[in-house]
Amino acid sequence: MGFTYAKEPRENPQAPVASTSRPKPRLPDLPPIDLDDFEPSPPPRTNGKNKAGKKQADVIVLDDEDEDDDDEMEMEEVEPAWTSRPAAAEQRQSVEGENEEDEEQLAKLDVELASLDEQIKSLRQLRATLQSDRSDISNRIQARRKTAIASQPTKPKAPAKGAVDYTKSNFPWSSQLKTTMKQVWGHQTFRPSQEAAINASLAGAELCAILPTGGGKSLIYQLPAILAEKGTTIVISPLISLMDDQVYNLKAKGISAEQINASTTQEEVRALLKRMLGNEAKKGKGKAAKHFDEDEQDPPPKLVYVTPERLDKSKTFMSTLTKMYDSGLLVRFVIDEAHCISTMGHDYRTSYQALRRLKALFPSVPILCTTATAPASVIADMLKTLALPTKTSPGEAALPNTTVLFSSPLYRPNLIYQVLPKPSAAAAQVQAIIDYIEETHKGDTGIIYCLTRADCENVVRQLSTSSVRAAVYHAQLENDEKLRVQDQWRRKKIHVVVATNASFGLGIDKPDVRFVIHHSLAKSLSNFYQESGRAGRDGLQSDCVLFSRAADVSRISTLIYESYHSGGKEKLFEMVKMCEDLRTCRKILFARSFEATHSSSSAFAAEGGDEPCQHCDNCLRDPSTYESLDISHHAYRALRILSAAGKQSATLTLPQAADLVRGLGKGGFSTQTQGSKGKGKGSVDVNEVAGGKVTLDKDTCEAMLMRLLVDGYLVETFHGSEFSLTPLRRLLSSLTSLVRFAAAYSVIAYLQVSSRASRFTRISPEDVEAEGLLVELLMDVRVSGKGKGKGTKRKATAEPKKPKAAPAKKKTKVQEIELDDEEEEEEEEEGFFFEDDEGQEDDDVADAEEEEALLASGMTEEDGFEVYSRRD
Ligand SMILES: Nc1ncnc2c1ncn2[C@@H]1O[C@H](COP(=O)(O)OP(=O)(O)OP(=O)(O)O)[C@@H](O)[C@H]1O
Repeated sequence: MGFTYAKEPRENPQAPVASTSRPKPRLPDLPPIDLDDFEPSPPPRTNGKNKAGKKQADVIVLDDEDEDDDDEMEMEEVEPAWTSRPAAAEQRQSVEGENEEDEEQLAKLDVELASLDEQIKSLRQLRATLQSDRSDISNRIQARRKTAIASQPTKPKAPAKGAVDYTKSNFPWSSQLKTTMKQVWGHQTFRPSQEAAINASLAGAELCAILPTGGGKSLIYQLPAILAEKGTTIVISPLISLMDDQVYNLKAKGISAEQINASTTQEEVRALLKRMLGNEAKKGKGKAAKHFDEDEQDPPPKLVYVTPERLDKSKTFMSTLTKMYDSGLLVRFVIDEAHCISTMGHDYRTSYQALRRLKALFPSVPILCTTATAPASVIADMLKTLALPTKTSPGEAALPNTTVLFSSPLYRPNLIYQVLPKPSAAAAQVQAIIDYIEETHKGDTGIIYCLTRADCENVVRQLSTSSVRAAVYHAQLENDEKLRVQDQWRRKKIHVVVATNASFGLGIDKPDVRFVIHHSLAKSLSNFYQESGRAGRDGLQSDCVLFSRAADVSRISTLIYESYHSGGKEKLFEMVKMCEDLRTCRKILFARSFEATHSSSSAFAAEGGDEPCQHCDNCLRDPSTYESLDISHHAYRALRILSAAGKQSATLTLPQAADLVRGLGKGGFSTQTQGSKGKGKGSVDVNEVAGGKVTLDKDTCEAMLMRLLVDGYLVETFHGSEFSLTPLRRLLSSLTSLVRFAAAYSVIAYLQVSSRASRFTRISPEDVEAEGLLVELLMDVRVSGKGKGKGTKRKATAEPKKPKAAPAKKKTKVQEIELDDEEEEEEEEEGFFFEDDEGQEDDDVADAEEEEALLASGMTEEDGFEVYSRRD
C-alpha cells in the first residue's frame, strides 16, 4: 500500500490536503507487468481528461527527500487509475476496502436507526398508554362529580302509572306468609327485601333478587313454593353440595324436596319424574298416565333441584317438564346463584346458555333469579340469556313487562375481615393457620379455602398434628365421602372443612360457621365475598381471614389463564389490590368494587353509609406498623434487569424474577431457547444494566414485582408444557372433547416487561444517577419491631444509592427487614430452584385442571359424569 489512486483530480491541486494516518508515502517501484492479469481495455486516456471531462493531473515525480505529509496526496493526484495492473488491483482492493468500511457504517447506522425506530415505537406506545391512563383518571373525576351532583336530594318522583309497590304487606297472601314462615322456619320477621320479593313472586312477576350472602334468598322461593296449591318449583343450582345442603334443610323441616344428581339412580330419577307429574298424570289418559305407578304414594315434591346440565342434556327431564307445563304443574323456575349464567355460562358451564329455552318452551312460568354478587353488567347478561325483559323496575314501583329488581345492602356488619401476610414455606403457612385457630377459634366450626386439591390435602395432613379436627372436600371425592364430610361437619364431629372453593363455596349454609380462612388469595373480590360469606350466617360475629402472598398471584393466573384476557386478570388484580391495601376500610373497598357496577346504589352504603366499619384490620391497624416505602429505584432496577433478561427470552416466574433482580444466582436465568439438555441459559450483569441489584428482602421484592404487574409495568405470558396424563384426566379426555388441552398441558406464567416499563427502562443508570427518575412509586409495607423467632436478627436493607440530583421525594423511612443473615447467605449461594418452582406450578395446574375440567365439561362434580355416562 502506501498510496492510493485519485479517482478524480482535486479541483485545486494546490489546496492543502488533510493528513491521514497511513504510513508516509514512498515513490513506488514500478512492478512488473503480468500479462495474464492485464486487462484488455484500460480506461481511455483522452486529452488528459477523465470520463467526466475533467482534466487529468500531470505526473509529478517527487524527490525522495521531499517526504513530507503532503506526499501521499500528491501521489494520489499523479497516479492515474490505469497505470499498472497491480496498482489497479490494489486500487480495487482499496475501493473494496472502502466499500466494506462504508457498508459496515451503513449496517451500523441501520442498526442504530432500527433501534431508534424501536424506541420511537415503544415511546409512542408508552405515550398512548399514559394518555389512556390520563383520560381514565379524568373520566373518573368527571364521573365522581356527576355522581355527587346526582346524589343531591331531589324531589321524589310520583310512581309511574300501573306501578306496584311490592314492599307493602297488604296483599291477599300477606298474613299467610308470615304465619307459614313462623311455623315452618321459625323466623319472626322478614329480612330486608324478602317479603317484597315474595310478593312479586306470588304476583307472577319475573324477578331478580340481589341479597347479601346469608341474606335469606332461599326463603324467597321456598316459601312461595310450599304455598302453591299444586305443582313443583324447579330450582337450577350450580353445585351438588349446594343442592345437598338445601334439600337436607328442607327435608328436616318436613318439606317435600328432591334433587337429581349423579348419585340418583335411573330408577330413582324415573320414580321422581312420575311424582312430579303427580295426580294429574294419574288422572290423565295420555302417556303420562301410563307412566304413573299406582303404588307410588309419595306426593309430588314442592321443590326439585337440578343442575343446568340436566335441563340441557336430558330429553326425558325436558319432556316431563313439558307435560307438567301442559298440566299446570310447573310453578316457577328459580335460577339460584344466577351470576353463574354470566360468570360460567360462556366458558365452563355452557349448559347455562340452554336456559334460554325456558322462556321459549314455558312462557307463562315465571323465572326468579337470586344472587349475592351481580354487577349491572352481569344482570344485563343474565336477563338476556334467560330471554327475560331487559327493562328493569324497582320492587317499590314495579312496572308491567319489566324484570323486577330487589336488592338489600351487601355489607354484613358481623363479619370481621383481615388480611395477613402468608409465610413463604408451606409448613409455616399451615402453622400460621393452626396458631390462628388454636388461639382464636379453638373448637369452633370453620372452613379453610385452598386453591387446589393438593393444597387441601397438605393443609389437612398438617392440621391432623394439631387439635383441629379437619377433613378435606374437593371435586374428586366420591359422593358418599362428600356427604359424610358434610354430615360430620354439620354435626360438629369435625371442626373444619378444608375445601377448594369450586367445590364447597356457593350456598353452603351452616349458621354457626365462626371463621372462614383463605389459605391463598381468592380469584376475585366477588369470589372472596361469596366464600367468606359462609361465615356468621346466624348473624353472630365471625372472622374472615385471608393469607396473602405475592407468589400466589402467579399461581392463580395460571389457573385462570383461559379467562385471563377476558376479564379474569382485572378481577384477580382487584383482589390483589384489596389485599395490598393496609389503610382503607375493607367495607369501603368492597363497596367501591360492588357499587361501581351494582345496579342498586344501596349495595353497601345503606348500613353505616360510607363510614369505615371500625372493626376490620385496616380500621384497627396501628399506623406505626406500616409505612410507605419509596420503591421507585428498586422498580427501576428490577425493570432494567428484567428487560435485559427479556431480550434473551428469559423464562422467569415471579419468584425467579425476584431472585434475579435481587442478584441471586449471579444474574443467571433460564431461557426459552432449547439447548441439548433442555432449556438454554442466559445471564445479565445487574450492575451494568441497572447500576446494581434490588436490595429489598425476598417478600418485599416479590410484593414489588406483583405491584409492577398490577400497575401494568410487567405482564404475564402463559406457556404450556406437556405433562403425563393421570388416569382421571385420561378418563375425562375420553369422556368428552370439552375437556380441552388443559388436560394434557401444564401452564406456567412468566413475567415480562411491558411497553409501559419504558417509563423507567429508557433512562440509563448514569442518567438516573445524575437526574433522578421521573416516576415515583410508593408501596405500603408492614413493619414490625419483633423478630421472627430464635436466631433472627434485624437487618436494615441497603437502599439503592439515591441519585445525586434526584427531585425531592416524599420522605420515607428506610425499610427494616427481619432476615436471618445465614439464610440470606444460603440463598446467595444456592441461586435458583427452577425445577422446584415449576414443579409446584405443574402440581397446581394439574389439581386445578382436574377440578376445572369437571366444570369445563359441564360435569360439575359427579353430576357431569352422570350426564355423559348415563344418558336418558
Ligand atoms: N327472615 C329470616 N330471619 C332469620 N333467619 C333467616 C331469615 N331468612 C333466612 N334466614 C336464615 O339465614 C340463613 C341464610 O339463608 P340462605 O341460605 O337463604 O341465604 P342466602 O341468601 O341463600 O345466602 P348465600 O347467597 O350465601 O347462599 C339461613 O340459615 C336461614 O335460615
